[in-house]
Amino acid sequence: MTTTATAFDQVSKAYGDVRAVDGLSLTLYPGETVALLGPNGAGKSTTLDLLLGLKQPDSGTVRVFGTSPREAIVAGHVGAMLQSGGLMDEVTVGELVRLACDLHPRPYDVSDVLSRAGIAQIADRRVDKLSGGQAQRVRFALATAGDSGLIVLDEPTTGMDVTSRQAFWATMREQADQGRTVLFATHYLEEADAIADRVLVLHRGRLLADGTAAEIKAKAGARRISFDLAADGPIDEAALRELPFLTYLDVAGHTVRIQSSDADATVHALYGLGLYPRNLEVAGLGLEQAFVAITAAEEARRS
Ligand SMILES: Nc1ncnc2c1ncn2[C@@H]1O[C@H](COP(=O)(O)OP(=O)(O)OP(=O)(O)O)[C@@H](O)[C@H]1O
Repeated sequence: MTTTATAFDQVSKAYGDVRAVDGLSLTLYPGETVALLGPNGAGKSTTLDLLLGLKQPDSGTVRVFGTSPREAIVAGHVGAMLQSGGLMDEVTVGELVRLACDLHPRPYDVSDVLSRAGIAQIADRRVDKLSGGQAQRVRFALATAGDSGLIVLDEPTTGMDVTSRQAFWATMREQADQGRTVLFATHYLEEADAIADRVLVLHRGRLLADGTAAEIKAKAGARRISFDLAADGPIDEAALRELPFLTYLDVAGHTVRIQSSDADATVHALYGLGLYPRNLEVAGLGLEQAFVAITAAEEARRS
């Protein structure tokens, strides 16, 4: 019995000149909830396609529970929800979910799958008559039709309303608590922050960061500083811009927002300017700002 859900070893995949995945090595373990982040074109979908055996690597190997992706899928070890996955047209939601259960080696009960995905009430509706969010829930049902050790989700909550999202993530959390690995690509960084216990940042096919959301935020290094200045006239932005370690400045009325790579030194210098900041707050970056800082730094390094 392998203790590895997925292992990428030096995997590369190019489309012509574009290196969509570039020497990626990565191991995922049972019970992890893993968010895959990256700007547009970073290689997220290609990574998931390689993991699902929908694309073959140019070099390197991908293993899923110790076997090839295809073998793992045939054995029912992988449930997947893809962005592009078209749904069969002339069937009802219930028929489609029943088919997915019939095809799975270790299926769940059809009515359980329908109710867990919140689509029991629309089981008789034709699949081509669904709203975007309903279709997304049907894809979710298909990905969880049976007992699979790895669940792969590409932008799963796109089009879902807030309630559906919350229900969706509660179900995914249950799956991970039962020892399954949940890997999801997303552009919603607040979801990654709230849900994932491991965050991967992909950039031009390479892994830029791999850790907990807290570790990724710490890696970005910067801090947010905000304060108010009681000034009679306009605030001297030029003087603020000279503060040491400043990476971002925004002045709105008498409120100043700064990002700094050394908050202590920046605040010290602020007092040195003879300014008296009020309501001073220093906080870490959110995951979204950390993500932007990390990917921007990499772009700058490469140019
Ligand atoms: N079939 C293809 N033919 C040519 N180039 C492709 C193909 N599929 C992807 N690419 C390119 O490979 C790179 C990675 O694409 P991929 O779809 O994996 O990124 P992504 O991170 O999922 O992007 P997004 O967030 O926009 O969905 C991009 O530059 C893309 O244009």
